[in-house]
Amino acid sequence: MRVIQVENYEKMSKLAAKIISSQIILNPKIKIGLATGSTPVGLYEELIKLYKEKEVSFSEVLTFNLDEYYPLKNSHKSSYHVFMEERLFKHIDIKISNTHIPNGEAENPFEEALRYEKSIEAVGGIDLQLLGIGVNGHIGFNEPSDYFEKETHLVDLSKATLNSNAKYFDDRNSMPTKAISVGIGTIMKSKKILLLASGASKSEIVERMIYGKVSPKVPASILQFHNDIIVIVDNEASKGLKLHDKNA
Ligand SMILES: O=P(O)(O)OC[C@H]1O[C@](O)(CO)[C@@H](O)[C@@H]1O
Repeated sequence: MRVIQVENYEKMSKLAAKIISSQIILNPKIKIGLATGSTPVGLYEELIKLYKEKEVSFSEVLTFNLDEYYPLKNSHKSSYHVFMEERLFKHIDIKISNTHIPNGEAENPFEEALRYEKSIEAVGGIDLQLLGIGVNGHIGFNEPSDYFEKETHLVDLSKATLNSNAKYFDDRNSMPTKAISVGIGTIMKSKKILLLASGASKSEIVERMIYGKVSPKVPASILQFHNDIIVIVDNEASKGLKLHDKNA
């Protein structure tokens, strides 16, 4: 695991955009796993800038998002479909047919999870997986559990996640309590992983992810076993790591 510490959110976003765009330049048909939430917003803005400056083109890139709330209309303003369209896709030259997000309005979520998993398998898996991390250690929507879920599945969102993400919904009571998420096994099969963490609220979980015991109680801890992962943390999110260094 390579950990890069940068000063702030802006520097994290710029560095992540450089890494992703250089991977696209090396392999224009790259398959990228995308994340949502507040963490990658700045990165997507930087990628849009690089596209507008003609530094990178997304015309042949394939994307697979990690997750979507269930049940939720894809057109709902808090859906990850709308998030991706507004924050990235509509500003770049990606073909919408090359973008994939679990279908929050599928009739049968189990069939949808299977279909989504197969669509990732069909293209040979993910080359570069972008991740954020939840305050409870979730990656995608893989919540703390007694075991690691391998494939795309239906998740019961934890209280911690519902509390953190309630701000994205006008009415807490109408917020879905489930989601369809790519599994830990599928994430671990990605050839490269780039995880971003910013802000003081992430410092404790970042420390546990990097130095803690590998356990499904902290899903991100499994990333210690991935052989090609870069973690970019800003000063605030790396406070726990500094303490650890002093103790070492
Ligand atoms: O970036 P945030 O908003 O802190 O969310 C953390 C994680 O939780 C999710 O929103 C749930 O999948 C991820 O997309 C994100 O990486």
